[in-house]
Amino acid sequence: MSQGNTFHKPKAILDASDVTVQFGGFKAIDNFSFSIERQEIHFLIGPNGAGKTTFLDVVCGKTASKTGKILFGNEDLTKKKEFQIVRSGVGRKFQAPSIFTNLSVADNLELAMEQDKRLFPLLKAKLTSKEQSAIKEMLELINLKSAGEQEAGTLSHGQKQWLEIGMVMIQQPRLVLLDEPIAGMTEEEEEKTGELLLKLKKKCAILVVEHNMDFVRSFSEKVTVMHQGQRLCDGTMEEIQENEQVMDVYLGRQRRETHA
Ligand SMILES: Nc1ncnc2c1ncn2[C@@H]1O[C@H](COP(=O)(O)OP(=O)(O)OP(=O)(O)O)[C@@H](O)[C@H]1O
Repeated sequence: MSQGNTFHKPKAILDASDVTVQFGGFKAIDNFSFSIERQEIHFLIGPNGAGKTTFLDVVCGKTASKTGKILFGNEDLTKKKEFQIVRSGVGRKFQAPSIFTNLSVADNLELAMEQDKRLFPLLKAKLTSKEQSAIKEMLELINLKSAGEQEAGTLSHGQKQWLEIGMVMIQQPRLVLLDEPIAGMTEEEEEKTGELLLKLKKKCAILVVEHNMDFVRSFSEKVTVMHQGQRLCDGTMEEIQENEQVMDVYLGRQRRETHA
């Protein structure tokens, strides 16, 4: 299906073109173009230092780009500040934990729902029934239905990651950025996370930076390979693992024999 460089551009929810990010004299991202559609899971893979996390940073406004545009609907995200980008509908789950370990799982979701976190203690008793059912639905979505009242600090590593995803999702983003979502998880948690991503896909677009190729392969979703800040190629995992350059810079030649 893929001809290599564009995926149904007309329906793209995010369309980044010619993005360059420079740190001193070093180009971490070099004229990179990328697009993602609504209700699509799109994996961004590539060797260490390829620029994947930097690209997520530039989409969410954490890092400034030197050139290029990142269109999200009609808005150019390169012109916006981090909080404006969140308000526009881009959610990001960082690798570093951001949950409040001494609060319950449900309270963490509630806190994430509030725009102004300083008001949390005042608002706590005043949840509308709509808000209450949003929290209930989210607990169910992230496999934590029976853990709502549990202290978040007592959750397993995988459950904490799902809670973090829930905290991003409860803000109803149109695009979610995930950096290595299954890092440190057990096999069972990995599998459940895969199922969770497929459920999230019905609600928004998901851009996932991932190193675990077996996990990426378990989806039949689009993959973009980055190398030295540039796009090397894109396609399905089946397609890109046959690409000579991808084998050379990332997957290695063994892959072809193992998965042919
Ligand atoms: N703030 C910074 N200042 C200087 N160089 C940086 C900065 N952030 C990233 N880099 C460099 O930019 C390059 C791209 O880094 P990035 O973290 O985006 O790569 P990555 O593809 O996410 O790698 P990994 O898979 O190892 O996480 C690397 O060479 C990195 O050292």
